[in-house]
Amino acid sequence: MYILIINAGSSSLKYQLFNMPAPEPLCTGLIERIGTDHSLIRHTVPSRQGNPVFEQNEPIASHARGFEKLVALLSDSRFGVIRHPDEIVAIGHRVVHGGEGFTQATLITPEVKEKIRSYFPLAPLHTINFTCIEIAEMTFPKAQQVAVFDTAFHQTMPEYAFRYAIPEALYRQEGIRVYGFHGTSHKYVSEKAAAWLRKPEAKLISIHLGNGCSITAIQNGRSLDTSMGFSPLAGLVMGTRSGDIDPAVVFHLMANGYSPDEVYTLLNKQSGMAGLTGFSDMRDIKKLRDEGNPAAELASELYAYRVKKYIGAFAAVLNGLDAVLFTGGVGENDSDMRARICRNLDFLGIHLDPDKNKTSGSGLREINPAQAGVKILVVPTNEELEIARQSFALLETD
Ligand SMILES: Nc1ncnc2c1ncn2[C@@H]1O[C@H](COP(=O)(O)OP(=O)(O)O)[C@@H](O)[C@H]1O
Ligand SMILES: CC(=O)OP(=O)(O)O
Ligand SMILES: [Mg+2]
Repeated sequence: MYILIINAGSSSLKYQLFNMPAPEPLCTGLIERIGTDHSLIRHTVPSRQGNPVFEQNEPIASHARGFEKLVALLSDSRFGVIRHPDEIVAIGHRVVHGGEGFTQATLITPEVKEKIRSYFPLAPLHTINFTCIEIAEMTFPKAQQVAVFDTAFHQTMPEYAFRYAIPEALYRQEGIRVYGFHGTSHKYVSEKAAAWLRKPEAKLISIHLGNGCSITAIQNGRSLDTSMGFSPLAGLVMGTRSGDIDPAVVFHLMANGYSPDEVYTLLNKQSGMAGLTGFSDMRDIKKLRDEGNPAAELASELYAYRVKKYIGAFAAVLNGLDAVLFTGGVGENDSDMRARICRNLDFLGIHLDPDKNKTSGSGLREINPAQAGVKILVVPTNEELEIARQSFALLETD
């Protein structure tokens, strides 16, 4: 069964085509830095001899333009893997917000779309998922569409972790609570890690550092707490988002002339690493800090310090720790950032092996000294494969 997976992040569009249940993709693609003048498309065909790669730098203004590119590549004479869009039986979409309404992969109907739309105000950088669903409906009219939600994995959190200390009516009537995000990624990497450790009940801290960043405490395969909250704005410092901030800052800014929209844009799009350094992409910031730029150095310390505080908090939540997992573009690739985060955490049993940390690799790898009590694992995430598995399971039982 050909299933195309669309994973639209805030600044990227990732896709993979699977012939399920085979886990190896027929083709994979990444369009990154969307909305900038130096977007990059990379499309690979691992299923074909020679593993052909199409790579191009060109400005791609929007996710919609990116989608057109990927559709053309899927049936391209050199890099394509299908002859006609109708060969694709289903499209699995990453949908960032599923509220309390969605705890499982769900077949997309007009009612489901309406419900997804009602969550727009909660995850505004990610309304892009909905746009991708609508484009896919037009491009692949015969295919079934499935939504897999970032929030679903976190629906196991205990109420004392997901509620805020505000009047109960705001939870009951307005749905104001912690939802948590990146659940598909946290689920995928924590299952990989538990299998690696041969310990299904493992106590894990999963750290997803991409453009958006979040950290999750997991025990027995269940999310116990996570750093993102009501929206993907809370918690860690991110590419353009502030993460945790005293809400009084919002009132102060509004008392000084900012409109709600302006505060919203400030905290979601102009803050985080972008606010501190002028750059949201960690590769740019890494270059600056290697050149000794003080703003990039401070921002990197602030970023690592925030992660470290959550590691301490979640070690307490778990009352123990088997492994810390690094994933996402930064977590998988930035050894310097991993070292900053793990520095001076030895009282928790967290020791990094500097040589192993610097070695790059493509699969799961251990970067702690051999006898360490707590494993430190780099676990490449594969949200697309997780979405494909959940979509396939849903369609099989349908
Ligand atoms: N080799 C690398 N070194 C440091 N950071 C990297 C590297 N490769 C990717 N990144 C960073 O990863 C982030 C993107 O992560 P990703 O998980 O792909 O994001 P998202 O899915 O949220 O769009 C960017 O900040 C990018 O700079
Ligand atoms: C929820 C979220 O922040 O997603 P991303 O990291 O893909 O932007
Ligand atoms: Mg992502």
